[in-house]
Amino acid sequence: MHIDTTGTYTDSYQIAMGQSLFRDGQHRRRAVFDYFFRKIPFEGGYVVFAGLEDLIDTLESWRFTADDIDFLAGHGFDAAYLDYLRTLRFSGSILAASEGDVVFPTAPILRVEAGVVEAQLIETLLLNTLNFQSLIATKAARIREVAGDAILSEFGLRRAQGPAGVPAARAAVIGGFDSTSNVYAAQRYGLRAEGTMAHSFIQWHGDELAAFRAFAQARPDNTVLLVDTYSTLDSGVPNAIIVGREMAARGHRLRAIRLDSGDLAFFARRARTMLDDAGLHEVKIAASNQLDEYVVRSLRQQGAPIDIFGVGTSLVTGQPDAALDGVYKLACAQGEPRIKVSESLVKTTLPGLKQVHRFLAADGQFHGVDAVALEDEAVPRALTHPFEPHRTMRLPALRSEPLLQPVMAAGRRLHARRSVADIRAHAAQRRALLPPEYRRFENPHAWKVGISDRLHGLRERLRQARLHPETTP
Ligand SMILES: Nc1ncnc2c1ncn2[C@@H]1O[C@H](COP(=O)(O)OP(=O)(O)OP(=O)(O)O)[C@@H](O)[C@H]1O
Ligand SMILES: O=P(O)(O)OC[C@H]1O[C@H](OP(=O)(O)OP(=O)(O)O)[C@H](O)[C@@H]1O
Ligand SMILES: O=C(O)c1cccnc1
Repeated sequence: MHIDTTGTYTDSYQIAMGQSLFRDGQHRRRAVFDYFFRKIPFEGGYVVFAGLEDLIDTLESWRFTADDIDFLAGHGFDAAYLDYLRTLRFSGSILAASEGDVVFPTAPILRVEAGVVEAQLIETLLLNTLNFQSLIATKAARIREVAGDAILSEFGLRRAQGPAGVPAARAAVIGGFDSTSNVYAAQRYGLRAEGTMAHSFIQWHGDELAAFRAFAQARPDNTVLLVDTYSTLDSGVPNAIIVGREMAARGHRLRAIRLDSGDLAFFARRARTMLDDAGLHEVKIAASNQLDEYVVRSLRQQGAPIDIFGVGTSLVTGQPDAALDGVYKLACAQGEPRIKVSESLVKTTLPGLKQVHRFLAADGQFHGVDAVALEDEAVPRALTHPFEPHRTMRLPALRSEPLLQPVMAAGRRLHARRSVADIRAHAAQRRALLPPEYRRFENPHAWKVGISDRLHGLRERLRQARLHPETTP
């Protein structure tokens, strides 16, 4: 979600580090940070990158308000530093993968180049925005993957982790959902708001048929009747058929019925037959109730005639993975490559200014390899595994595209804001370039991310210098 008062939307340590850098006069020195993640959630084969446009919007208006400054003054920060923060704006550059693209562990998805204090202060909000939306867009894409051409509606706000239900709705649409029940998110992001009716409405009327009639009268253009309050097959569907026929006689059409309990395949089949027998072939069947990608897949495999799936909790909470583990790591200080060393190469960072090259197979599909190289080198053909340097690979002559493209310079966006609908379409196009082995749920093919020889050499030099400072020239 685009966040209004943004300076304090950070962790305290960022402000504390900023004060130290400011006192030492280093605050305007240039830093480069990379954003990347280490593990694909849901045991899946890809992540859908989401949240970028929200991040850019937030950074364009990022500032410390007078209230923020007053608040920080009460926490013992220096007056001179606070004066600096008062006028500080994000003035850096950002290169990023396109929002909606499929992305993979280890390779940088986004790079920030800015004064070190700015770059540091925005870390938390950047991670908060991108990690969450990418997690939910990925979950949504998995559901879209198995839903065929069924309509998918996001129903999760009531069970989301508080306000996270709002960006979750945006991310769900990027991942392939068609609409959301969340009116606020729809208004804010230009999404399609849609919904049906709740059990309480039928309980309120007591009489199910009377409830259906009242609802259809009030909303004849988009009537969806919930049929499981009393008995799906004995009263819900028969009453919906009565109302569907009455609507047809008035020149309207009952849009759908919604099943929300029991064996959804069984009820859908029986309801379809009953509706068809009544001549209501156009009336769709919606289903909800603790759906996720596995239940949707199973229902489709069972041939359940369900046209609309409403998915809430599992989608907006990213079940069963609560978070994407994206991180933001310093790659350069004043033009000098920097490294964070660790016992294991897995947690050793990739130093320097880098580009990511994605290879395309002859048929135009993705080849399944991203190469991380230094920005000033040619597209590499020889790659080394980022953590197991004895594993190397030579690529045939393939077309490639640079993933990181400029999206902000001097703190301003470089392109017109893309609508969520555009990002959704782009995301679908990019997923369509993924061969099926990367899209399956069970043991998907592992996309290969390799590093160039020069990058490997640079990391080794910096690593050895840190591990054995006494022996390294
Ligand atoms: N045909 C089906 N195949 C696979 N999963 C299904 C099928 N029908 C329903 N489910 C899923 O099974 C889970 C549990 O359904 P269950 O029937 O126990 O719930 P329920 O009907 O809500 O129960 P209750 O009647 O107590 O409210 C839900 O996640 C639901 O989406
Ligand atoms: O199971 P989810 O994937 O989270 O989907 C959303 C659920 O929320 C609603 O139930 P709820 O009992 O809250 O209200 P209702 O009376 O409108 O059904 C809806 O009927 C779904 O069952
Ligand atoms: O419109 C619906 O049917 C709906 C909306 C939110 C949650 N559950 C259902």
